Parts: sequence; structure tokens; C-alpha cells
Amino acid sequence: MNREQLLLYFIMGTNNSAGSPLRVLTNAIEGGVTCFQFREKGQGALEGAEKEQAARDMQAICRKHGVPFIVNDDIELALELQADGIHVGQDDESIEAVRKKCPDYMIVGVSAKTVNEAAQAQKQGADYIGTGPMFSTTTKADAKSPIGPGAITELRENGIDLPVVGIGGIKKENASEVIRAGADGVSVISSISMDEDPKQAARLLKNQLT
Ligand SMILES: Cc1ncsc1CCOP(=O)(O)O
Ligand SMILES: C=C1C=NC(C(F)(F)F)=NC1=N
Ligand SMILES: [Mg+2]
Repeated sequence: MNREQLLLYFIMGTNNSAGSPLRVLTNAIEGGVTCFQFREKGQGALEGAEKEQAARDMQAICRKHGVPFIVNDDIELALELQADGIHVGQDDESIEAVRKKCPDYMIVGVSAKTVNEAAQAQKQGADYIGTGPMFSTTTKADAKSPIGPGAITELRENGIDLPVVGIGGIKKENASEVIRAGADGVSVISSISMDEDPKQAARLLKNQLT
């Protein structure tokens, strides 16, 4: 995983999009998304065969455009699809457990919000960490209160040099603040997935990042 791939990291599940998820993903990638995570979670999330099919359809779109396809939480699904990576939270399986189950080529991303969690992730060989919520969000039902971009600056000041993306409530008006704070990229769900023009939303966001 190189840092540039994390610049505009789009995350979506079938329940996060106003329109057709596949059309939203295609448009978002055409707008400049550099990495994608399939995160099928929360109210109305698909399960079983339907979830797997949705993941396969989105993986095909990512493959066609050369965008890494990461699966959230579901290691079995990531292995079944030979996804490019897996993203796990602090309360999911440990990085060691994930690494044991996954082929070496797979990207392993971890959610980490404190210096301690980030240092642990770094030591255990995570490829990147996601830190947030940066700003208030309604997309993740159990999101804790915002920690702000300053949390990323604190990680950098404490020797965390892993690739880091900020996540949570990020939109074109606040994205540059996250990069200035020391993030390698921003991770976004609703400001792209719920926009009536996901391609333009992605493009306008990306213009704020470089
Ligand atoms: C998955 C996740 N983790 C922390 S906040 C969040 C939700 C981000 O969604 P949005 O970009 O719509 O605020
Ligand atoms: C809860 C999450 C936190 N961060 C990330 C990412 F942006 F990929 F790092 N993904 C998640 N699902
Ligand atoms: Mg999780």
C-alpha cells in the first residue's frame, strides 16, 4: 500500500447510497477516488449471499479502474473474494490473527484513535490506520464524539509514521484541515455516497487535498 492510494478513500455499503450503489461507486471512481472499502453495516445492510454478490459487483468495478478493493470487518468475505485488503476495528480480530489468515499481499488497515492504539497497530504491522471521527457524523450509529484533526497531529508528534487517514464527517469544506493536520488522506462515506452527483462530489473533494 503506498500513501498516495489513501488520498481519497471512499467507503460505502448498499445502505449508504441514495442511488444505485454500483452507479455511485463508478461515478465516485471516475471523480478521482483512489481506494474503496466495502462496508456493509447498520440498518438495512445485506447479509449472506446478497452481501457477497454486492461485494463481487463492487470489486469488479474497482478492478476495472485499478482501485484497491478493501473489505470492512468480514475476513471470510475478504478471503473468499481475494480482496486487496481488510479493515478491522479495535474490537475485531487482532492484526496478528488477521495476518495469519490472510495472504501476505493483503493490505491490513486498522481503526486507531489513541497514540497507544496506533503504536500497537504500527508494531503489529498494520499497513495504515483510520482515525476518527474527525467531525460529527451520523453515518456510523455508534460513533464516539469527534476527536478533531488535532488527534492526527498528536499521532505524528508521538512518532506514528504509518499511513493515516482521517474519517468522520469529512466534506470538501473541511477536508484540507485533515491533510494539514498530518493525514495522508481522507476517508469519506456520505459526502460522496449521498450526493446527487458523486462524480463531482469526489472531484471537488479531491481538489481540496493536493
Ligand atoms: C466508519 C466511520 N468510522 C468513524 S466515523 C465513520 C463514518 C464516516 O461516515 P461519513 O463520512 O458519512 O461521516
Ligand atoms: C471504522 C473505520 C475507520 N477507518 C476506516 C478507514 F478509513 F478505512 F481507515 N474504515 C473504517 N471502517
Ligand atoms: Mg469493525
